[in-house]
Amino acid sequence: MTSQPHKITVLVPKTSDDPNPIIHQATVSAPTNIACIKYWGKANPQYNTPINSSLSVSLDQSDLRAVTTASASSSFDRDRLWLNGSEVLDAATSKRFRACVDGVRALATDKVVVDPANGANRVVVTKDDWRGMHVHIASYNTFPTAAGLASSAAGYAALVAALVRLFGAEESYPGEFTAIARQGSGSACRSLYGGFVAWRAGGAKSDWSDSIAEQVADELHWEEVRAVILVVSDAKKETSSTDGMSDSVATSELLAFRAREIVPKRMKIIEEAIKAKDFESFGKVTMMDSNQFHATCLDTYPPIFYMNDVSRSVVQMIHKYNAWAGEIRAAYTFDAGPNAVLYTLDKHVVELLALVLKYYPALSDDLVGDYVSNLALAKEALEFKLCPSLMAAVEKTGRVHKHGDVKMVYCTRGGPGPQTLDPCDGVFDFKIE
Ligand SMILES: Nc1ncnc2c1ncn2[C@@H]1O[C@H](COP(=O)(O)OP(=O)(O)OP(=O)(O)O)[C@@H](O)[C@H]1O
Ligand SMILES: C[C@@](O)(CCOP(=O)(O)OP(=O)(O)O)CC(=O)O
Repeated sequence: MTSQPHKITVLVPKTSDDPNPIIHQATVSAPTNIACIKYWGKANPQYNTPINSSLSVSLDQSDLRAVTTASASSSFDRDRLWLNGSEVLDAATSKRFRACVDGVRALATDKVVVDPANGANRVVVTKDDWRGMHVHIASYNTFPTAAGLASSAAGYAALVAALVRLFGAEESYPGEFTAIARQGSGSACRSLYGGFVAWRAGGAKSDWSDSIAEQVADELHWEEVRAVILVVSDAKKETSSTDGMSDSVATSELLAFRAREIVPKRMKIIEEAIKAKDFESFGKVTMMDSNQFHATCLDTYPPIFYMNDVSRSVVQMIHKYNAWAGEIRAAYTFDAGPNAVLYTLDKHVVELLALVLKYYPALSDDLVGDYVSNLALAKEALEFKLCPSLMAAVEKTGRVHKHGDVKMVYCTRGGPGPQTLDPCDGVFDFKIE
């Protein structure tokens, strides 16, 4: 993880009071997560809490990650944020950014270093000193931002995790950091852990401190699970999740019914499926919940359309595939956009990718390396002989071998939560002058 495509150069002024300003820094990466049971609808927009619990898989960070450096210094004159190389000018006053910075800083501890002269511990910054410092934050995503690939989840999780490292913050109750991250973006609370993560809706406590994420199983528990992501569009979506869910809460009676009656049952089913490594049950409830989330979007007035014709053709293909196999081998899910995430098991991933490359091919087989994130797997898939009866079933839906509907394919898997990176992976290049 050494490439820094968005290195930010910042000039820090020397003053007569402070000729050698000290800049404290921490850099982390954080994963995206893709929900199997969807969060859609806020119970309390002020605290950014949900009307129902949700559950997701945190994805491996090799391809998809947010990398964030958080820095603090008494020589900074204001809080600043850079995203993907450009400064976000009004960021420091945004409610989401402030909730994360102020929330983590309130949990800061003293920074202690070992004095090389005598080996004794020395406090270099007291927890109160941190309050007098401004922060500079720089972050970039290794995948399209705001395109329905959970960039806000990875981004705010990386922000909170970097601030936790910077300030040496400590939780006063388990899950407190996730309660802070959810105020950045709801789904971000789930990216603070690896593997399978539930966000418990909470609401029994008046300050919503029980609306936190919790790891259901780590990334090693069910290592066989794979995620194949079909990027149908990497354009910024028309209706943001925040606006979309606000309209849904205001107008969809189906959404209220779903949150009250359906999701609690589905949370139980999926948690049991994960514990028992039961893909049949995991896959079915994942597909049904994606369908119901998009049904609530259609039930919103005016309706919201996130899936498109390509998304729907993927749904049909997956149902034909599972029917042909006589079992659930792949499960689709769609967030607030047309991109498909297909969960499967390692024993079926080549077959599934072969199916994807047959009906959503690269421009040419020679260019498959630019099209699929895992070249070795793509080559295996190109060699794989699909069963004629499976192809006949898919083609009955009207699907043909057609390039262009999918822009790129990520082949990935579950992975760990935020990782602390080496200082040389930092996103800043500070020049003191
Ligand atoms: N690395 C990051 N650091 C800080 N903030 C980020 C980062 N990446 C994205 N964001 C914030 O998240 C916003 C995008 O969130 P949005 O919910 O619109 O898209 P998304 O998360 O990609 O899609 P979805 O939530 O539907 O999967 C950006 O405009 C920015 O404010
Ligand atoms: C469809 C979803 O991806 C919605 C994600 O919504 P956000 O977490 O982006 O919303 P805000 O809390 O308003 O920032 C489903 C999910 O991830 O559970």
